[in-house]
Amino acid sequence: MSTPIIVMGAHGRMGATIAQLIRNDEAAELAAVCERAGRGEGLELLGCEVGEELGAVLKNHPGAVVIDFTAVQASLSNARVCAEHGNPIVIGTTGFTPAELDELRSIAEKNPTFWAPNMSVGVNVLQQVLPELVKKLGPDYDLEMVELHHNKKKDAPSGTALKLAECLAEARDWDLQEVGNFSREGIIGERPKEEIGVQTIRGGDVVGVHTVYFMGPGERIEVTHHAHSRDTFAQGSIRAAKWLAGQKPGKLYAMADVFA
Ligand SMILES: NC(=O)C1=CN([C@@H]2O[C@H](COP(=O)(O)OP(=O)(O)OC[C@H]3O[C@@H](n4cnc5c(N)ncnc54)[C@H](O)[C@@H]3O)[C@@H](O)[C@H]2O)C=CC1
Ligand SMILES: O=C(O)C1=N[C@H](C(=O)O)C[C@H](O)C1
Repeated sequence: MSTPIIVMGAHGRMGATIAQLIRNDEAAELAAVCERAGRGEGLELLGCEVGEELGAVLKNHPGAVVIDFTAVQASLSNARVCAEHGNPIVIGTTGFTPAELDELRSIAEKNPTFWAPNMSVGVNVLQQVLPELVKKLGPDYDLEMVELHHNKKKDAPSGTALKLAECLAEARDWDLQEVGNFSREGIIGERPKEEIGVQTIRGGDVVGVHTVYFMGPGERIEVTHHAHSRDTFAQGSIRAAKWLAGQKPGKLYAMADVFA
């Protein structure tokens, strides 16, 4: 059984990668791609429908799963359109505010909707094991993070860093919105115990590196995830799309649901 998939942002770094991997996947079909007006050049070579307006494309592909790695407002709009048409949607876009994520959760009650800020196996396993490390090391270990990405990334900190920092905070029964420190400058005083620092580095063509530091008395532990290729994210999104095709609405699904 082949899953028909529509890829949004097919000229983008992620959209182009996902479209190519679908074309080489016997269990998936590239039904259509969408891009903004003026960015469709060459997409006809993919051998599928090429559109600009998602609603018009969905009329031709009932039941197809949409994969969207675009931009915050585009993804929110595309999630609403998919809900109108009953097409499941897998969203990888990052940079949503808490209120915008709440809107996605509301849409997910009516239409199969999936969101993950990082679709690699490694990062999603880290989300499950980091809390155990936090608890075993105990409160004397300060928690910090650094993330590195390419110089074309538009949001900061990364969605992955925020998600991993949330895992750390929850393991300490903290609220990241209260303890997160995303920028340090000037005479900042001594570091509070109840703090998680998240620092951002941008440059070159780094696909994605996330390091968590557990900084204790006389020692530290560093846990780093290196993404070598966007294929790792793209394969995760296609796996999620195949899984989502058989799901009913009810919650904003995540990679943990796919791996369960
Ligand atoms: N969840 C994950 O595993 C990953 C998430 N991302 C996130 O995915 C997003 C995109 O990343 P990149 O591909 O590097 O960005 P990009 O800028 O290369 O690609 C985005 C594409 O979306 C298109 N687009 C924007 N609005 C659109 C609309 N309304 N309709 C159709 N197409 C539209 C743009 O024209 C562009 O081609 C970012 O938020 C990034 O953080 C990136 C890699 C992995
Ligand atoms: O923009 C990117 O490239 C990436 N963005 C995601 C994020 O914001 O965490 C995932 C990955 O790190 C690559």
